[in-house]
Amino acid sequence: MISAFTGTQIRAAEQPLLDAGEGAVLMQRAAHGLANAVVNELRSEGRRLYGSSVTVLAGKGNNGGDGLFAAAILARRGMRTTAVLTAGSAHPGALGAFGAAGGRIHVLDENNAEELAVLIAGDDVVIDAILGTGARGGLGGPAAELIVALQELKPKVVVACDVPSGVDADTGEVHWPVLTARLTVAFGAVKAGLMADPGEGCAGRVLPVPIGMEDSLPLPALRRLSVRDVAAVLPNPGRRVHKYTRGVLGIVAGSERYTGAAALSVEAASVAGAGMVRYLGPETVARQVLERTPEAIWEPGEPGRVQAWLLGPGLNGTEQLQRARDVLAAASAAGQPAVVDAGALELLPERCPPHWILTPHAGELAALLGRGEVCVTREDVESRTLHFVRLAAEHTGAVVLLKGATTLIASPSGAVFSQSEGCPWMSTAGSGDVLGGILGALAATYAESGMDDDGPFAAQGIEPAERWAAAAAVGASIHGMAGSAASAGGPLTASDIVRAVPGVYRALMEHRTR
Ligand SMILES: NC(=O)C1=CN([C@@H]2O[C@H](COP(=O)(O)OP(=O)(O)OC[C@H]3O[C@@H](n4cnc5c(N)ncnc54)[C@H](O)[C@@H]3O)[C@@H](O)[C@H]2O)[C@H](O)CC1
Ligand SMILES: [K+]
Repeated sequence: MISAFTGTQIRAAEQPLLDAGEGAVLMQRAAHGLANAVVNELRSEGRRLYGSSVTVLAGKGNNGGDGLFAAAILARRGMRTTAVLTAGSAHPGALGAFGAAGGRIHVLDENNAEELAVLIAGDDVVIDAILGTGARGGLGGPAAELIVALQELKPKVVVACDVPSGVDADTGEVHWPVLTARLTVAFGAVKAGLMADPGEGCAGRVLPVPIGMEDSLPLPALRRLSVRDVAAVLPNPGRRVHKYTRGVLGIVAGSERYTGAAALSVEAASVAGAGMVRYLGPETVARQVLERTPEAIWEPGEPGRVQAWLLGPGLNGTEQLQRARDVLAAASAAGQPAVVDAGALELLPERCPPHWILTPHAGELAALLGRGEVCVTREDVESRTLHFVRLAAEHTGAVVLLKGATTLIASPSGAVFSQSEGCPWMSTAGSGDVLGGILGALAATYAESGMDDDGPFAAQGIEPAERWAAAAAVGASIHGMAGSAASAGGPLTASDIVRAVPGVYRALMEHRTR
């Protein structure tokens, strides 16, 4: 599990060490971690250190200090080093060390941003050490001009010091312009803003470097399940199970207009481990569903017993909407888990049970919040994903899974998970229906066995109030892995994602026996 903390939490954890006069030691550890990361980045490209060039963009605070000390280390190891001081002044000790190591210094001013950008862009590495956790807002003036010009010139390798300057370490909000990094070296721990969009999109790979305050960190603001975690909690049928104890999922999806959504979600649920899938919908749709998944059962009337529900993909027309309404009321009364997507999001009661999983995209999340009279647009949600997903979980009382390049899952208890296994090719029609199917299958399986104190989530130390959010994170992770496997770098259809799901399960099961 990767734990991420807000910049504020990390600064608080550092404070006792700073009070004890350990600040300089922490900075040296940070600088060595950053310098080593630059060396490894160059070596991974088969580059020699000696004679390679690096420029550090250094702000006036400790972030700039880390960058300058790191550049001094690199200069002593034979790199050609330049520093651009973006705020006129810089951390005195670090600037002294950098000068003593033979680095060249330029001071950014009103007139030289473009000229400096051209000078720097050809370097082998650019270190962005302008703003760290002490930032308020983003870059302005000549520093912003420099970044805009540099971004256009596409520098070879950008390494961000702690956070890309302009990314809010607490929230992942981005104050443009930001220099997109290939690698972010995060001191002490990963910052929450590096695991939430749009911040994650600017950070590249994130490498945490311990600097000695890690034992003082509080509960994380955000967690990401690793492959190992997902493998450990994956449902694994024992010898004595049968289809009913494996978990039966009821699906209300599709309509005359959107038959594909029903077909995809039923098939995805079937291959993602549900013991049985019962489909509720019009006969014409059911025919197509069964053609694709003959294992599913069509329920024209009162459905047989189910353990969980998936409602919403492709829902349209009064008949299907009424069915979904009835099922939601019955699920609520029976205490059954439900995955609620797309068209069914509009049918939700004001407060939902904590084991319902809502799966909006940014536009649907904005609409959901609008019902609680929080007036926001899709763009607002996209620019503050962590904030709004938390707010939606708080307002609805349900687990809220916000779809995106990074999927955020907020529990009404306050816990947040972030998964990012997917790839951009997955933003294709039907991809969300497949996610719904996978989540539904997991909900049915975990409803039967999985949430108890002797279940797999408890064994991973996941608290009872966070387990349904963790289950949704498992689904997001499997969906992302299946999509990335199906894509292999190229385009794909939602059906390809479905076909890749069993392979992902097999690989995870293998992981478990290792
Ligand atoms: N605390 C430590 O000893 C350690 C910190 N580490 C690194 O330090 C930064 C945090 O450093 P801090 O000096 O608190 O803040 P910043 O370097 O982020 O710089 C803020 C600096 O710039 C000014 N400022 C704030 N916002 C803006 C803005 N939008 N535009 C221009 N200038 C701005 C502000 O007034 C400050 O003077 C942390 O990220 C680590 O990199 C190490 O980890 C070692 C231990
Ligand atoms: K930075």
